[in-house]
Amino acid sequence: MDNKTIIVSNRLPLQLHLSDGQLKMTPSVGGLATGMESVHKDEEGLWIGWSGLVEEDLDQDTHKEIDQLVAKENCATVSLTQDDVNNFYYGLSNRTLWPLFHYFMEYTEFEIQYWESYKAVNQKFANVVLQHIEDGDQIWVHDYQLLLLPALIRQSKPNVSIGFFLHIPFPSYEIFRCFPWREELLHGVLGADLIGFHTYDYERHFLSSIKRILRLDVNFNEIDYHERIVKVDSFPMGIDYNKFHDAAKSHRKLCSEERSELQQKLDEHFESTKDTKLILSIDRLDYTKGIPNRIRAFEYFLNKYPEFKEKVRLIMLSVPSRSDVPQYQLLKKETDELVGRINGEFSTVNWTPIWYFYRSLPFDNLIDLYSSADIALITPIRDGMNLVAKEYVATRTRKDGVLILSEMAGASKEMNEAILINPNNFEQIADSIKSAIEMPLEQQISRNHLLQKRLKRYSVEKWAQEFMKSLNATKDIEKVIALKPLDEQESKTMFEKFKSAKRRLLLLDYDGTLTGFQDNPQNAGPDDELLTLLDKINNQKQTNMVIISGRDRETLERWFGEKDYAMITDHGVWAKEKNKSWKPLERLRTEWMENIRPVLETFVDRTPGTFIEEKKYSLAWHYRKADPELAQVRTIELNTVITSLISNNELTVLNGNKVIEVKNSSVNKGRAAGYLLSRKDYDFVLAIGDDWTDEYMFKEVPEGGYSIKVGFQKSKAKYYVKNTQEVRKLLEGFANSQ
Ligand SMILES: O=P(O)(O)OC[C@H]1O[C@H](O[C@H]2O[C@H](CO)[C@@H](O)[C@H](O)[C@H]2O)[C@H](O)[C@@H](O)[C@@H]1O
Ligand SMILES: O=c1ccn([C@@H]2O[C@H](COP(=O)(O)OP(=O)(O)O)[C@@H](O)[C@H]2O)c(=O)[nH]1
Ligand SMILES: [Mg+2]
Repeated sequence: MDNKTIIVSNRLPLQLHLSDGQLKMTPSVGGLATGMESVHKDEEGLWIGWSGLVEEDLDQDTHKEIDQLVAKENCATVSLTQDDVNNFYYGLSNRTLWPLFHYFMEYTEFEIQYWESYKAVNQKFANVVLQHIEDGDQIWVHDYQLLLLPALIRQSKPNVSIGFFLHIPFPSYEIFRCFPWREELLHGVLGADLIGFHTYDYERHFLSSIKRILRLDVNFNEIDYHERIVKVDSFPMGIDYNKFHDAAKSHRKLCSEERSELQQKLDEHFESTKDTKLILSIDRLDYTKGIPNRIRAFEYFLNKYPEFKEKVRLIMLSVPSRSDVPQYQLLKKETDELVGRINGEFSTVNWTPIWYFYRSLPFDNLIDLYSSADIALITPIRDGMNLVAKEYVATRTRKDGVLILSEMAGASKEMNEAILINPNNFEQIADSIKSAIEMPLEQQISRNHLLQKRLKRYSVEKWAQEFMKSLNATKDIEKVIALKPLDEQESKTMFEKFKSAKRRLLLLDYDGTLTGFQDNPQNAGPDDELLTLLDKINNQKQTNMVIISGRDRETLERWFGEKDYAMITDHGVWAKEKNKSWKPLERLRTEWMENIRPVLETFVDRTPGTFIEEKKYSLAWHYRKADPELAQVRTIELNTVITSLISNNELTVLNGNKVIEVKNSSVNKGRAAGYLLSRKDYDFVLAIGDDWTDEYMFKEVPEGGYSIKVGFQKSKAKYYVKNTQEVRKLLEGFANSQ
């Protein structure tokens, strides 16, 4: 069977209601559902989500009926209880994540029972998804209600492609870090192969949290995560342009009897007050949408430019949303009062300044409104994208009309030709309304021409295609890296070869390979389990086990002094064979250190969290604990400074794992490995390491030998293992193969 694509979101594109025991189906409101619906239509695949009903209200028969109804629309439901809806939907989703991600800290509630429910409901979604997928399928998970879902799917089905798209802003690190369970949330979403955002700003905030909270390595827009690479990118969501444009075209052709009741009312308005301009706003009644601001700014405009009284009218369509959340109830009250007060204050016999509708309207009525409005006034305080702005422009078939749009909406990034405003600046909004009313028609046309061209080209279909194309491309990353996993089969063969070999050489890097990293490198000494394994291997007559490290001789002597291990330290300066004493492999000068140390010290002073490690033959500047972005800037600076200073010396700069090391250029692990290989004719060679500096040694491994990278990154090695735990398993294998 062909691979399928499955869409998962909290809300299905259709909502079910029970009225007098009868099931009713209506389309969902909100950008995610309206936008994705046109993508789903052309797809063979399945859409999984919540029906809008709760289990307590359903008996077995209704359950069945629902399943049949939604199956006809290629949908499947996740069943939620009233408790789930209270704690997961109204709780963590809409009283925690929604306000937090929209920078409304004062509305954000951190409640443990919300979080527990969020985890449980994400698991419920995972259970339904898992019933429907097979290896090779693509799953596209949507939005902040399901941030844990990618990892939950990946756990049980590692061989599927998972994309995740966030429809709301991702806040800056300073806001996101306040979330009590921030690590779990990030690990959840990192279960995906591709993570998409509407704008580059959201993407960069996300990466900043990944770097600062999880301390993962990020290369441009790729995150090294366990054995995978997770790609992050921005995909600004579009609309079904033709649907809106064509509907508006047909709408214009309707004769007066064919027109809707609403349109007839609008026509009357135009008839009775001929030179009155119509300003339109449409949004869910949500505090992020800046509704009170908009009304107050409109009032400010009427006071500042009284000549426009009776010449302009604001039509506001506010769609009921999340009305169980107290903040939404308060907003409803505030909006009602504001509209009442302003209408009371300004209305005349012929004129009411604000027409306010609190309901949702069918598509045809939306087209009536969009087509009739001279100006769209869209003023969110924060908004992931805002599709209404795009829909308004798409319906302007004559290219007239002016869009006034908040720069806090994701859509503003692509809609430069609109009049962009700061929703908190009433002066600017008032002046923009005046400019919009007075804008010459040619200017309206030239602005809308450009806007429409872009909306038509980057439609919602194109957006979905681009996302899926990018998701498919992530499957190739493994090929680009070209490393093979050292899986069970490969390790079995390797252990057999090891067993039958007579002269074995094992080159073992220390940090990041035999042990994990510590904030202070001096705390990374060997544990008892490691020592027991190394002892066992070292006791094998046929095996030459060499710890080959960038560490200084003193440290390794302290840790392994009592053992008779072979060791190479300082990247190859000192060597000690089994049961023999230390001897230098290279004769080195150290006078250069006096000049380089003060330079490194100035970097320590300017980069909190960094420090210098002094080795006998090298100087290392460690930045593991520093702010990752500052450290990145400093590493570039330091590389430039040091490279210019050392041009006449035989020195080189090594960029290791969160460390920059200055050392003699004649020394590296490759030369040391080459020296060992030249001393004996080995019939089994293995080199294992995690770092950039280990690449030199991988290059020396002869054909038929094993070079193994710890971690999933570009490398010269032939194989990779995921982490230090897997290295331990290999060591066990060698220890037990006599
Ligand atoms: O499902 P609800 O709680 O009733 O809310 C409706 C939807 O609102 C949000 O929409 C967002 O998606 C739009 C399209 O990407 C975007 O233009 C807008 O800025 C967002 O606010 C929410 O993200 C959805 O999950 C909700 O279903
Ligand atoms: O009565 C209405 C009013 C609006 N919408 C649609 O709801 C979506 C709102 O999306 P937007 O991105 O502007 O905001 P969101 O509600 O997703 O935050 C748009 O596609 C509108 O056409 C609707 O279906 N019925
Ligand atoms: Mg290492």
